[in-house]
Amino acid sequence: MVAKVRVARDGGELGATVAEYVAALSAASGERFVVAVSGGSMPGVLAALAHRRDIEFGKWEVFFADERCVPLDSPDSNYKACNDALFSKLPGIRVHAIDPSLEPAKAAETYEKELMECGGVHLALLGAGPDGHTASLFPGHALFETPGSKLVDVILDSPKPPPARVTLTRAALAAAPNLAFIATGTSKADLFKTIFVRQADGEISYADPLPRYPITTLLSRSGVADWFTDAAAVAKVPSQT
Ligand SMILES: O=C(O)[C@H](O)[C@@H](O)[C@H](O)[C@H](O)COP(=O)(O)O
Repeated sequence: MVAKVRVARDGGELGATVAEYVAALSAASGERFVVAVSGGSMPGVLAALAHRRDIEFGKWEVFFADERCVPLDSPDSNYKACNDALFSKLPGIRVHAIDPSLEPAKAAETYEKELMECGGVHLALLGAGPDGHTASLFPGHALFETPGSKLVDVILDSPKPPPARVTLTRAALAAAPNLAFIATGTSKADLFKTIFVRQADGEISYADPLPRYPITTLLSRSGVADWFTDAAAVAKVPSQT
């Protein structure tokens, strides 16, 4: 289990570093690049991609790692947040929104069919909640604790409101060749204190033993998780003893 942790000095550097990482993976992909993005603070970080005219957005198929079951024009919609911040500025990009007019379980079933038609996720860009959740996979919740083989599932009692959401599952995310967490700010410091250690050379790696959260269970297919964070979030990370 390897964490490759990059600590940005400010929001501008964070956006630029994430954009460089995504641009390289997009360039290395074939004729289709399937990306799963999250909501929360991520749309603001991904906005930096709008300046990357070198990226072939016409081959992108965008899915949401999780999406709230609300109208697409709702301020709670991850689709709206990401579309306002980035996708509306990128002609030709194909963004797969859930169909909020369907019952949540049916919306998840339909979304899974679309994801399977695109061949699964090439890059998962995930957030991290202070409780260690990611997408809508929460510690102690059945979707995380007793995962099945579905690629997309539904949660109706999300601890983080709104309660009804469609989410990619552990199976879908762990199948991705590339998986990155983008998580910054003081609200993550207490969590990061438990999952990371600072090596003698200053590098930050996973703690051993590693506490079990959704964010520490998910790795890319190659056993690596890329992390993009900032000084505030890693301020309490202890030095390796
Ligand atoms: O729909 C959602 O709520 C998000 O996808 C969620 O999983 C988010 O990524 C984390 O809660 C981190 O949110 P922040 O980055 O805003 O802390």
